[in-house]
Amino acid sequence: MKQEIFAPGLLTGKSVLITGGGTGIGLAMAQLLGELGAHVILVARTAETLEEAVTKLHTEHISADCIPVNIREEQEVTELFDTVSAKWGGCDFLINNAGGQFTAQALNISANGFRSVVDLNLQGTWQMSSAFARMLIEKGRVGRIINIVLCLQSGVPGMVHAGAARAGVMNMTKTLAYEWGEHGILVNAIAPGTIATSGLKQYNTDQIQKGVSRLPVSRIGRADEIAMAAAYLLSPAGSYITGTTLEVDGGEHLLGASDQIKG
Ligand SMILES: CCCCC/C=C/C(=O)SCCNC(=O)CCNC(=O)[C@H](O)C(C)(C)COP(=O)(O)OP(=O)(O)OC[C@H]1O[C@@H](n2cnc3c(N)ncnc32)[C@H](O)[C@@H]1OP(=O)(O)O
Ligand SMILES: NC(=O)C1=CN([C@@H]2O[C@H](COP(=O)(O)OP(=O)(O)OC[C@H]3O[C@@H](n4cnc5c(N)ncnc54)[C@H](OP(=O)(O)O)[C@@H]3O)[C@@H](O)[C@H]2O)C=CC1
Repeated sequence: MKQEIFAPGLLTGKSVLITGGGTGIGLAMAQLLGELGAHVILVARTAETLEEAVTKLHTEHISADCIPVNIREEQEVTELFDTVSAKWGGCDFLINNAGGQFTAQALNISANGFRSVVDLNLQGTWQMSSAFARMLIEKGRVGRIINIVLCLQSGVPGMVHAGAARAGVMNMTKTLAYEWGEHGILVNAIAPGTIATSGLKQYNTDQIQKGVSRLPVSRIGRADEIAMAAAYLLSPAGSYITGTTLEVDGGEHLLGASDQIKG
């Protein structure tokens, strides 16, 4: 995508670490923020996918690097920020985008199944945020965090684990915004609706189409529409915004739980 909304060079001199940055929404954010001049550091588990993404970004003259990390592993997260500090002297922004779930009725989810989704979406986001903030504070730097969550509406049938985990992240967003404001760290979230990425492969296409046909903006969303929201929050225009969740969902948050996927 060639961006035409934001001023060229808007993020020159900034660096942004994006989890899940090698695919889908994460890669779209890397493309736009990189196009605006930021150095992007992509993080995910699969080294090959990350390397392909970096190669693609380089062909678009974007400054990009990658580090394979499982955000569920505390030691890997600690080592990630040691590397970021040693190699680049830190970074300005963190986007906690890595996440996901399987769909299942609540009664079919085991304790371990529930735990695995909470571990990825809530604990992983916490570990990344905590390590990022400690790095900034140690260096006397300011920064911003964006947490990518999920459109929660009144409940998320078929995704009780993900709904609970993301609600946790949304509340954590507020608390961290409050506690870390004095350190110059802004913390916000973006709640995407249904966005066309390869991540949707595991969902039933008919159910997706039925769901989006009910939206006030009755179409599936694009990854670059999430990227533009992130660019806004990370730009100087976002300097007085903290503790919020921005819904980028075609109005999905206005619908009720009964309109949702059932698992
Ligand atoms: C209308 C559509 C709206 C969609 C909106 C949202 C879209 C997106 O989020 S797009 C993102 C796409 N990516 C993903 O969702 C990621 C896919 N999921 C995963 O990566 C994994 O499932 C995981 C990270 C959530 C869990 O991984 P892992 O810890 O490796 O899991 P295990 O295979 O070891 O299983 C742990 C535990 O969970 C049980 N389990 C797994 N799948 C199911 C299932 N389909 N139903 C019920 N239970 C399941 C599994 O059996 C294990 O439990 P125990 O057997 O008790 O040990
Ligand atoms: N597409 C949609 O409609 C919606 C998506 N979202 C959320 O947006 C985010 C991006 O989703 P999307 O781009 O669509 O889907 P993707 O499946 O492309 O993105 C998920 C990314 O997370 C990475 N990831 C998963 N687990 C870990 C882990 N333990 N450590 C590090 N990285 C991990 C994956 O890479 P790897 O497997 O290599 O680790 C992958 O790059 C997710 O959090 C998703 O839940 C929210 C609402 C709607």
